[in-house]
Amino acid sequence: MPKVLVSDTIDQVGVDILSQVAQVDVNTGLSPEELIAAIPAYDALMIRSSTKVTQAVIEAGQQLKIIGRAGVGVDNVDVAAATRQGIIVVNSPQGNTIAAAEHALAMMLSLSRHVPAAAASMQTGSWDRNKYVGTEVYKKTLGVVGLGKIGSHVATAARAMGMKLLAYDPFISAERAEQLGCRLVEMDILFQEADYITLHIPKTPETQNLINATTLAKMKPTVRIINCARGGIIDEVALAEAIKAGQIGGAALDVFSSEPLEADSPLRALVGKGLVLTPHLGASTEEAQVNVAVDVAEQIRDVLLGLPARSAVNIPGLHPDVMEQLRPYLQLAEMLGNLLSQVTGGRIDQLTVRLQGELATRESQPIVVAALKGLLSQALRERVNYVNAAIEAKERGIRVIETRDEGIQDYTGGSLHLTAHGDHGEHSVVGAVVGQELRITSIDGFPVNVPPTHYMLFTRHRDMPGIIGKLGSQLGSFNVNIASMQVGRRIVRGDAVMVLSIDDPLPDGILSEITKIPGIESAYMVAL
Ligand SMILES: NC(=O)C1=CN([C@@H]2O[C@H](COP(=O)(O)OP(=O)(O)OC[C@H]3O[C@@H](n4cnc5c(N)ncnc54)[C@H](O)[C@@H]3O)[C@@H](O)[C@H]2O)C=CC1
Ligand SMILES: O=C(O)CCC(=O)C(=O)O
Repeated sequence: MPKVLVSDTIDQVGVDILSQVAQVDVNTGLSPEELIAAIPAYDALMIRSSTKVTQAVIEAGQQLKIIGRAGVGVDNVDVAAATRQGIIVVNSPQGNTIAAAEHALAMMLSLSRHVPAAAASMQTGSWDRNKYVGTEVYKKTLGVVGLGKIGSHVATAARAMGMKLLAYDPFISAERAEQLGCRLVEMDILFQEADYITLHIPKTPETQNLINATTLAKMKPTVRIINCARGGIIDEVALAEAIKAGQIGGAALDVFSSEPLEADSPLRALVGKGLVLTPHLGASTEEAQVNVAVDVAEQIRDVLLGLPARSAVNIPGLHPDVMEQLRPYLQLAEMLGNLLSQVTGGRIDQLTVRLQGELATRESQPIVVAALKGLLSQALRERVNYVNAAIEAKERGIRVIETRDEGIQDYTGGSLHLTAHGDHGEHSVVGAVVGQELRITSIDGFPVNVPPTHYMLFTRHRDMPGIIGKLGSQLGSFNVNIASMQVGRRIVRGDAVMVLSIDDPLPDGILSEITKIPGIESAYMVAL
């Protein structure tokens, strides 16, 4: 019988489901060393947010087939290490949506009516009705940062309370925002105009310290900020300073840069003085805990029985035979989708997927889904998977058009053409599988033939003498090593593209220097 380790507290219903097919050991509060020592005996691991599934844990788990996260965020799992080791990581993308949204609303109302401080004062025997006069949320402006599942529910409820809604989400269409009664605005406008700001975004390199001393300075002096998303999106030191200085009205935090929050954290001293804190309770409702436990335990059970998982964050949930045949094309589609989102930049409202040659005879739906997964991966990171990519795209107002042309035989196996239409016009990328290798064969209509690499630099320029040398020198002066370089042009001395594979990410400031080179119109880095 397979063995499952449950290392965080989950609802008993999850344990019962797992027990149908496995020996289940519930062992919470293990130290990292204890977990590494225990994990080799297990086929599956089920966790919430406390257990940190590091590379060391994964490498020790030589029998592990699946890691189940009873919740949304898999930032406590080294998904890349699990993927490398062929371990499926599953989550519950929606099981705690309502719980987290309701907690954010509870935090907003707690702030506006001083509920925690007033309740604590009652315990001390006081009866202070003047000190705790609050403000109404009715007719106030709520700025929702991140209009995904939780942000949308918060917006719907806040609208029903008579609030005016602003939203910032670079990956959502204005139509979707409008359906939710939100005015989609740039982030600075939201910061300047909102009376309340609520964060519902993943923690990514782009969102880390999004709320910092500079952005706080743009906000109203009465603004109240709610973070029930992830610690680290707010610079806690800057926030504490702003509250102490009376620069903002207050904040309510459920999540922290380091959890559990240190007992001597300076944030604790501000509780009751403009700050409301809860110990990561967003998902802690009876209903949500049942939802996520059932959702994830069922997936672990299914995978242990040899069936596909419905919400895998790192592998497609397809039949194994179809998977095997399509694997290189799924990788191609995902890579091209990711590339296209970075080439296009900003909001996309239409994706055209064109299968050409032999590829046009294959099952297209998984390829379209893979392209969408890649397209959305910049916005949603590990939250987008093969199961939810189409729904996520629809919710973001992205129209998908699929076309086929069996007649054109450009590459053995065929080629895949993706075209996106969005805020910054229309852009396209084309690729093929050559042997077993992925190739990018065209960008915005310019023919190239490059294998994708982790970091790539793209330029649009005039095809003219000296430009390649100048770019090479510029990169050299910033100590950037070029692994390979290719120019694509349609006519001699006309418009052209340059594609460079580089060993490391570009240092700050270099792109603006590159665009100062005469003849180079634009330059951007892509990370695949
Ligand atoms: N406190 C708690 O216990 C819980 C916290 N969470 C957290 O809540 C957050 C939101 O979760 P969901 O709504 O389920 O995710 P979601 O994936 O449905 O929505 C996230 C939204 O953020 C947007 N986004 C991504 N990068 C952005 C950026 N740089 N600026 C603005 N918007 C950006 C995406 O387009 C997407 O619409 C996640 O961080 C999740 O981990 C989720 C459940 C419980
Ligand atoms: O398991 C929990 O309570 C944390 C939930 C959470 O943060 C998430 O699902 O992303």
